[in-house]
Parts: sequence; structure tokens; C-alpha cells
Amino acid sequence: MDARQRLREARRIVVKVGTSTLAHDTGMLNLYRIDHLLRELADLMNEGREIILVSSGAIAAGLSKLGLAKKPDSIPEKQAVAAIGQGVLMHIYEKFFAEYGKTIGQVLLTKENAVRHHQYRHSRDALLALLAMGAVPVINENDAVAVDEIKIGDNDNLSAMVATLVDADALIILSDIEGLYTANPATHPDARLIHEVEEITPEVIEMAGGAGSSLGTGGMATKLQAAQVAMSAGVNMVIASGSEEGALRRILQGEEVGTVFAARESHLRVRKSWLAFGKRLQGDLVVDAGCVKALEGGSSLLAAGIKAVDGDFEAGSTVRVLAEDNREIARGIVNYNTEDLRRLIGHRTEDFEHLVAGAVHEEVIHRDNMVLMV
Ligand SMILES: Nc1ncnc2c1ncn2[C@@H]1O[C@H](COP(=O)(O)OP(=O)(O)O)[C@@H](O)[C@H]1O
Ligand SMILES: N[C@@H](CCC(=O)OP(=O)(O)O)C(=O)O
Repeated sequence: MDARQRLREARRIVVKVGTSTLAHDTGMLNLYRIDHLLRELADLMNEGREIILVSSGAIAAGLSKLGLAKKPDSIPEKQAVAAIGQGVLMHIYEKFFAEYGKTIGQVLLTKENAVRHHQYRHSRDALLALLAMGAVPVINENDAVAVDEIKIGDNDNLSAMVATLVDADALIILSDIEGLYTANPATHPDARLIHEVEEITPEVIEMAGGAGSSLGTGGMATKLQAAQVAMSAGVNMVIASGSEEGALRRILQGEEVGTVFAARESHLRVRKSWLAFGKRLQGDLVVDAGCVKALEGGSSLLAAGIKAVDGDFEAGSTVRVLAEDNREIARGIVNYNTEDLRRLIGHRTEDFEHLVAGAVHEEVIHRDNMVLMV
């Protein structure tokens, strides 16, 4: 069955809506569009589908509430604007969805919620419980607290992470553009819309440019990262215009709307495949042949197999695991910082207590926090 056909049967759907769709060019919220979008979502639920809404727009809503023309420069001020705007957004969602008889539940996530195994389980359970109650989880990144390595940074990647977290059948990203074009139409007026992408090749990545407006984050580049994650996790993804009324319904009827990214049949062995393509790779661990074998067999990464540590990272960073011939074996969240790790190289767990300053973990990378790349 092709991807468009499978969309007709999609039952659990993650819909991501970007700032460029939620706000006017003036920066003020586009209430007309939000209302229509929510009505369409409510009706899809009445049809028997489950909807998870990943909504951007907190910063835009905060700016317009405060009467500011542009994002502040300092991080704490950006966090404060997002905190104010998130409340404004939820107030509107609560009000509009209630008119269509729907209940919502706010879930604010960070990267940690999906990569740490216990948090991953808790986030997943909470989202599934909301769906079981017939509610719409409304998700955003927890911008008020997420900085640096715990930040995903854009809601395209967040929506792909959520789609894998809840085992969605489809991810639909609504933007201010009809889909992926052969080049950024803002700078290439002759660019053509691509209807279907089967694989994210370097040529496809080459087509993607940055955000089209000062409100958007990441542009097409982050949407392709999301596609890579979704496809490898077995989730069909569509990019379509959020301003076209009825687009969602038409997509879910299998019509040729926007760009569809076809899910791969055989997907990564670990569900948290989005980790594999996360942006912030902060170092490399080179491991010996025995360790490569153990990892391929499903083991955690232990210090005994590490030959070298490159980079300068903190515990909780995402790093690559390389074989001695430089082949990439895995990516994962490391439990130690560079300094501690260099001291642990080649040592057994019994010796760790004397070697590290902070908390002792048996694994350098736990298997639950690791994605095999081979
Ligand atoms: N190849 C491309 N095809 C389509 N749009 C592109 C491409 N390259 C860059 N873009 C830009 O990406 C923008 C959409 O991303 P963004 O501004 O981040 O919106 P959103 O708020 O929906 O995430 C488009 O308006 C367009 O200017
Ligand atoms: N979390 C931020 C949005 C980040 C983001 O990715 O924005 P967008 O490119 O508009 O989807 C906010 O709510 O303002």
C-alpha cells in the first residue's frame, strides 16, 4: 500500500502547527485560522481519529501580549516571553476546543523526556492516558526551562519525537507553505512542489533553506530532520499549508495534498530513532572491536571497551560511538562528562568510585538511551 493510501487509514495522528500558521505577519495571533483548524481537528476526532496537537506560537503569543515587536536578545527574557505566551495560547485552545465539545491537556516536553528511559515511559504513559480519556494533548517544548543540551530547539523535531513516542500512524506538519519545493520559493520563484519523497538523500537536504519569516524556527531544514526521524520510525509524514481550509481532511482521504514522506518498512531497532538525527552531537567515543560486537548484540556501552574520547561535553550530551576504523556504530546519551570519562577509559565498574567526582553509573551509555546506526 502506498503512503497516501495508508494516510486514509491513519487513526492516531500528530498534527504540528507552526508559528507562521498561527500568527499574522503583524505577529498577532490569527484567531480565524486557529478556530478553523481546531474545528477541523474536532471533527476528525468525531470521525474516530485520535489527535495530538504540537503547537508552536508561545513566543509569538507572548510578544503580542507584551506589545513587543521582536524576540528579546537575552535567554531569560525569551523564556519569560514563552511562559507568558504559553498561557495565552492554552487559554485560546481551551476556549475554542470547548466550543466543539473537546477537552485538552497541556504537555510541555524537553529532550530529556524522550531520551531518558524512565522519563520516556512516563511521558508516553501520560500522553496515552490523555488519548484514552478522549482528550487532545496539546504539546509544546518547555521553553521556560529548556536551554542548551536539554532543548530540542524546534517543534518540527519535537513533533517527530512525539509521533514516535505515541506510535502515531501519521505526522502532519502545517506550515505557511504547501510542502517541500525543489528550492526555497522565497528566493527561487521557479521552484516546483515535490509531491512525494521516498528517501532523504543529500540532494533533498540541499533543497531545504531556513525559516521564511522572523517568527518561524528552522524552516524546511528542521522539517526534513523530522521527516528522517518519522520515516525511520515507520510514521508517514506530510508537510502541507496550514492556511488551506480542509487540507487536513483531504490529506486523510488520501488526496495528493502537500509533500508526503513515505515511512520505511523496516525501521530502526530502537524506537527513539529521533535521537539518531538529533542536532547537537557533542563528541565521539572510539571503542574496540569486542565492544562493537557487544553493542550490536544489544548491550549497554561500558568503559572497558572505550579506547578514546574526543570533544568536550557534559553528562547528558549526545555523542557518537565509533569503531576504530571510524565507522559510526551508535549514538546515545552519555552518563559522564569528558573529564570523568577520560579517567575511566579501559577501567572496570568496580574501580569507578575512586576515579570519578560525581555520581557513579555502571554504563557509560545505557542501551535504552542508545540508537544503533549499523
Ligand atoms: N525547499 C523549500 N521548500 C519550501 N519551503 C522552504 C524551502 N526552503 C526553505 N523554505 C522556507 O521554510 C519556510 C517554512 O518554515 P518556517 O518559517 O520555520 O515555518 P513554521 O513556523 O511553519 O515552522 C517557508 O516559508 C519557506 O520560506
Ligand atoms: N516553542 C516555540 C516554537 C519553536 C518552533 O519550532 O517554531 P515553529 O518553527 O514556528 O514551529 C514557541 O512556542 O514559540
